[in-house]
Amino acid sequence: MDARTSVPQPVNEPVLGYAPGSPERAELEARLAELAGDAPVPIDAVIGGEHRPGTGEDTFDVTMPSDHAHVLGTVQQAGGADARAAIDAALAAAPSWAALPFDEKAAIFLRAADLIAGPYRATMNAATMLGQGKTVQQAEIDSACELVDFLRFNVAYAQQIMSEQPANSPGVWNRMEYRPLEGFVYAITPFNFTAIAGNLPTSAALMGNPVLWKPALTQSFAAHFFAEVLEKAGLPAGVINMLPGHGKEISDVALADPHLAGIHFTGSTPVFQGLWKQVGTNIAGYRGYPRLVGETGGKDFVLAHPSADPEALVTALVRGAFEYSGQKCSAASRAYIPTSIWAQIRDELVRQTEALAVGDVRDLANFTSAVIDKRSFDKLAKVIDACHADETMEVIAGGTYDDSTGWYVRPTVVVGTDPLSDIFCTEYFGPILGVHVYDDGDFDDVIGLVDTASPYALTGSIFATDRAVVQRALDGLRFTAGNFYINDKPTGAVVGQQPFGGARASGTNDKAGSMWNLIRWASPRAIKETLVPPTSTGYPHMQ
Ligand SMILES: NC(=O)c1ccc[n+]([C@@H]2O[C@H](COP(=O)([O-])OP(=O)(O)OC[C@H]3O[C@@H](n4cnc5c(N)ncnc54)[C@H](O)[C@@H]3O)[C@@H](O)[C@H]2O)c1
Ligand SMILES: N[C@@H](CCC=O)C(=O)O
Repeated sequence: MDARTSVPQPVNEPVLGYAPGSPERAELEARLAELAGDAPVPIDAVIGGEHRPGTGEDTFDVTMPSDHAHVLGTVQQAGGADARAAIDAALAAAPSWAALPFDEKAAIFLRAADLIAGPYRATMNAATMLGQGKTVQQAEIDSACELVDFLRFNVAYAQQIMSEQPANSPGVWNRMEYRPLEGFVYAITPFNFTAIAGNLPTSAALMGNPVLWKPALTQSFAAHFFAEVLEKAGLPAGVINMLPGHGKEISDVALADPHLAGIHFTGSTPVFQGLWKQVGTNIAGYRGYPRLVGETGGKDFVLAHPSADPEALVTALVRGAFEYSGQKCSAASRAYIPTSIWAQIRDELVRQTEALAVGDVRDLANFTSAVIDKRSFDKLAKVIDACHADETMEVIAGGTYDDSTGWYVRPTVVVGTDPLSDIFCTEYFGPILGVHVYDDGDFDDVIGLVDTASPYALTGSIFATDRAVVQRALDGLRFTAGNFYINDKPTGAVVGQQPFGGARASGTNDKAGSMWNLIRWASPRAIKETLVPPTSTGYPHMQ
């Protein structure tokens, strides 16, 4: 794969405001009404360019989280036989895709970006809002801007990788060829970000690999439209094969195949660990060593120091914990606040949390909406019940839930005296913020507590105006977060600005939307050419 011409220098896609009366709001509202009013769309698998229902036994209705009786689309799930057909299609497409010059591949993904930034923006946002329960602001930063940014920045990063070439010596020309991996990449994507669902298959494909893409069923409404965008952009048949379906059945076939060259995963820690184990068990059967890239769970913290700005802290806690109902891997779910600051912010945190408007995503005045599905709702309801029953905890805001029309869980703040209780260690993936109040003098001990309380290391924030304190937190929490924020909420990383990912139980930290991620999908070949080869075997010392 080579890149001889220059590619457009990317800039971040501007976030539109959707203020009342704006043209983008009118277009979005019209599309929301159409998509919600249409009969449920059949969400097919796409295998070798052919759209067809999966051959698995089960069907899955994609419903609106905020109105769970409302069916948006129906998936006839893909299963093992579809995975087999998709692998065959991917391997058949591999040689011509690898041979296509980089510029031609890049043009396809740049066109996809422009389609989403332009004519498909309202569709991608409306589908993400309705299917995944995002408000317009949360959809806009995800299914429009971040997805566009991934597509555009990755092209520039790929070219940067390819321009990375070794040194030469007199009479010798050295080259590095960035080949694709041998085989196919299996991309498995989560429900919560349409951008991640788009990035995982396309980043591997950009580097020349054919892909099996298994979106989360609950994200498959927006995934269906993204597949349409890829086709319109000119992606050849078989390069990305979409399999909405049963993860385990598809994995059992994909992970048993000798051509598995990599897994590009984002989702929960236990699922990634299960995939890693399965690959380990099958390791002798593969042609090479599959690359395993996984971005997984988090228990993301906000640590406040007595020198913190109280007003900024409250805003960061409310936005960081409750935007998209805490269903971001980066969401603030544990906060450590000194007594002096707690006295100043407690009532305001409660007031702002109780005032949050939670409801149907079609009402653009809402701050957040329902959680993704019944499974999540049931889990969160149990957690809230347990908090009410636990005498080490006090629920000071929210603490209620209601599934009569949608999977609604009120943003909830729980103060806990035991810093090692589950609320400070376990990822719940919902709108529940645990607060631990500590004595002002214990700040340095609390740094240690933040570091060790949970197995994750994804995102976290320090709030302090004392620079020496900021430095102590940077040092003491060096390995506690792959994305570290100073006086900001721990969510909302932007492609090209804060490359995203964490270590420990949070993943392999290959930084989505960066050249560090793309390099995992290349297998470099070093080529040495001697321009005038020697013709005698002797060396000077032999004379
Ligand atoms: N670190 C990050 O960048 C990041 C980003 C987004 C989400 N997440 C994490 O994702 C989780 C929430 O997303 P989710 O609920 O979709 O996660 P999940 O692990 O339940 O599902 C992720 C994907 O894996 C699939 N899956 C499940 N079992 C499988 C199997 N055996 N084989 C193949 N695929 C299988 C699912 O169908 C889905 O497509 C949270 O833990 C969150 O922290 C992390
Ligand atoms: N990159 C996103 C989180 C992705 C995980 O859900 C953020 O920074 O908020």
